[in-house]
Amino acid sequence: MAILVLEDGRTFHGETYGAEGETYGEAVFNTGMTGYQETLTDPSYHRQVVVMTAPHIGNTGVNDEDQESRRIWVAGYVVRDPARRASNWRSRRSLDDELRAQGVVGISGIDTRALTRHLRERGAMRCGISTTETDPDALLGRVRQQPEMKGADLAGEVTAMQPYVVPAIGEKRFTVAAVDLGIKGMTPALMAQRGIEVHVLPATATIADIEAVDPDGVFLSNGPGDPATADVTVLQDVLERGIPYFGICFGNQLFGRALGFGTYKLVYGHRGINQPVMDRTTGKVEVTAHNHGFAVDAPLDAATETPYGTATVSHICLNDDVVEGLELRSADGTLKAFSVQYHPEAAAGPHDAAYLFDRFMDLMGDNT
Ligand SMILES: NC(=O)CC[C@H](N)C(=O)O
Repeated sequence: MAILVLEDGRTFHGETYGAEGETYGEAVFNTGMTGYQETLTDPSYHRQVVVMTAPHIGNTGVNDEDQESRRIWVAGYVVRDPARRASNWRSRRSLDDELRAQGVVGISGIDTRALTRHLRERGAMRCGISTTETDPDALLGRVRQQPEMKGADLAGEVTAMQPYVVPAIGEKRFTVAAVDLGIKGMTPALMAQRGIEVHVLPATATIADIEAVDPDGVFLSNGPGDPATADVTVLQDVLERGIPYFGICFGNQLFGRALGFGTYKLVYGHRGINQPVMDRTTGKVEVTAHNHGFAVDAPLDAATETPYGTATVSHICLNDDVVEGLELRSADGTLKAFSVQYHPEAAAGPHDAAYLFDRFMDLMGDNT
């Protein structure tokens, strides 16, 4: 037996799934039909309780290849109908066992459609899951004492403490300093495939740490928490020096803030693997993977002059016109820096946006 209580008091009764105990986090929903292992191990989900809208979860078990980081980060996991047995040639253990082994409290057997509709209407909100508490009011009291996602500074809790290098595959073309704010493993992997030697640096990296690797480009990763809490002076130093810059998700929000834009919290966010985005620089529409609860507040149809160049919104989400990408050009129109709010590393997700890694190569001076 387990209960899930939302901060507005709505309560769901279900079964224990994963570890026993009690957990709290921001309740958010993910609409991906596949890729639960990548979702669970995405550090951007730190402090979030993830509700899967796909009703049947765990079918392919857990393998040793698809994790995006060293552990599961979600604070809690909500599914409707867990697979009774895992079946896949790569599967090593069941998802239930993996959640239990990593101490992740979950709940199954609840109406995830009703829960998702509630979150769509009322917005992402704090929640608690408990396998030990039987009184929803008592749990509700504790839920309301938890910190909100707005104002949460979390990158320091997920970043690598020590720098490390992901070597280029084949001939080395470029060196990139990648600041780990909660980086997913597929990002350096896709860079390495293109001949980039990736120096992954802790979130606390200074401009001196970045310059010490003599990078051809700088990258800021995805990551958990409210972008309004992060310090953007290091990124502003990067832009001032004219070092080519590429950012993903949190790295897009920080790029926005470095350029002088604000960020705000979306009502329920974008989390899934089939979100339509238009690249306004080419007019092409791509189907993309998302995981963001905040967004950049920038004018959609006007260029903005910044101390570093002219900034424009390069990508928008076709569902709701949310800013999905930014670019910075010099007075002669040359691209200097860019970022996207979504996930070209596509783990999980479609590969439509992989061209952005090639765009980064071009930005660093690739002429092939
Ligand atoms: N995946 C991410 O980088 C998420 C960025 C930020 N934490 C948000 O929720 O919007």
